[in-house]
Amino acid sequence: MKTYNYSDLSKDDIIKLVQRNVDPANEIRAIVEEVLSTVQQNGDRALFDYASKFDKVILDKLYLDKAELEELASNVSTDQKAALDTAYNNIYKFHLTQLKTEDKVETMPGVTCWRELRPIEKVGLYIPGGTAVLPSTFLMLGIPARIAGCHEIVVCSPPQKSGKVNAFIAYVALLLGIDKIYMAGGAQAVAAMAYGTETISKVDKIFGPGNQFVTKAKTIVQSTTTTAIDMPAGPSEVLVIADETAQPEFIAADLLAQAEHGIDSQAVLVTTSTHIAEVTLAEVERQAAVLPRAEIVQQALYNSYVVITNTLSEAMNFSNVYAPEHLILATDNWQEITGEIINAGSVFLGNLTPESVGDYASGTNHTLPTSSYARAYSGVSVDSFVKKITFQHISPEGIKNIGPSVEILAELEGLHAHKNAVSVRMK
Ligand SMILES: NC(=O)c1ccc[n+]([C@@H]2O[C@H](COP(=O)([O-])OP(=O)(O)OC[C@H]3O[C@@H](n4cnc5c(N)ncnc54)[C@H](O)[C@@H]3O)[C@@H](O)[C@H]2O)c1
Ligand SMILES: N[C@H](CO)Cc1c[nH]c[nH+]1
Ligand SMILES: [Zn+2]
Repeated sequence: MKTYNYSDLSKDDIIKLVQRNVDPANEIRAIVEEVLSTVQQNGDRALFDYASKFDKVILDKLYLDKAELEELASNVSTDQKAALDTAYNNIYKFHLTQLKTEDKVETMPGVTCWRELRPIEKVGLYIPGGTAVLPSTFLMLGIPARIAGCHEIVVCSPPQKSGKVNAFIAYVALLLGIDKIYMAGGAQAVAAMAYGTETISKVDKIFGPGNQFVTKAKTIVQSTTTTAIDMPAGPSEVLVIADETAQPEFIAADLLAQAEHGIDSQAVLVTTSTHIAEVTLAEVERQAAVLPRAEIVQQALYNSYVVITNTLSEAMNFSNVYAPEHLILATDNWQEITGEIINAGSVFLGNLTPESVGDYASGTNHTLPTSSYARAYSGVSVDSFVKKITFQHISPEGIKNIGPSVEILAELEGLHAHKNAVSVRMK
């Protein structure tokens, strides 16, 4: 991990430093575009071929049904079930509060406006399964989809060497009342859910994180089909802001937790203390040496860095430009700076709040915008699975009150048919 002094960095240096996973030569785009068009043309056949090419699995069918999921789930131990149940309950509790009805508003006497929620009918959930299989992501997507009341939930996840999904994915499917899982991964799964194939239905919106292939595929289908996406939720990243009250052992553990997701993950430490920086770097090396996913971690650390600032406010300025997926405030003084947060996906406050709790079980959603998209996107929530439809009703009194203004507004835009639609009701 390289170290930079914030005061030596120009505005341009910072802009370059915060860029990640930008695919400058369009290499990922080229691969993904070919996968998308092949699936669009060849449907299921392409999914079988890509399972063999990318996942090294020869499939004899593309999905697992309820009986097969039940058989797989029977391998989950009691302790593992209890941990998944705890995560389920906390995520459910937190997300249920997001399902709110709004009040009707009378903007003028007789003019009433309001919004009502309707679930998106057909949703597609992508559950990553390349470098690690993530049943936690299945909970993070399936729970808000169920709370929202989506009618059809299509689930895709890469096939594992067994030619199936793993037992934990199967168990979560049963918790969520989902009785079919399609074994498709990467850009080909996104293509299947965006175009539809013989077996997989086209959906209205695709959700879920993934590697650069998955994320690029989502952004392409969003602009070329009628299927929407949740957000670009690509390779995991964390930015830790630390002062002298932080504990290097904890910071190092948090940096490594996101580094182990994949070679294109990034972990950034921004600290007001050179001492904390030095001790944390030594800790990162010490802890990394005993991690099993050593090659992945080393690659991710190579993309990672430390920034030394003079003040916590400077650190926060850097973080706001970076717009991290996860922001950890590793300081006892976190209350003093939370008000300065402008851009972040999910925030972890104080020295005793590991980011991993949000990944699994505190209740917040872990499907979050990466690569600076936290400047404009929020993480997945129940809101992501609903449309908010606006309604209005005009009474006889209301048309008298609002009519004249609308007639003038239509006239000043030169739209006489618009004016007339009001005038005929005011006679
Ligand atoms: N932002 C978030 O909310 C969030 C949450 C969880 C995980 N993540 C990220 O999701 C990612 C998961 O990535 P993953 O790789 O483990 O699983 P994945 O399921 O996203 O991708 C695996 C698939 O990628 C495809 N693939 C692999 N190499 C390819 C190649 N050379 N060409 C074309 N396709 C290829 C294969 O089809 C494979 O099935 C990680 O980067 C992790 O950090 C992000
Ligand atoms: N950190 C990931 C989001 O970037 C979520 C996750 C799932 N499992 C472990 N971590
Ligand atoms: Zn994680």
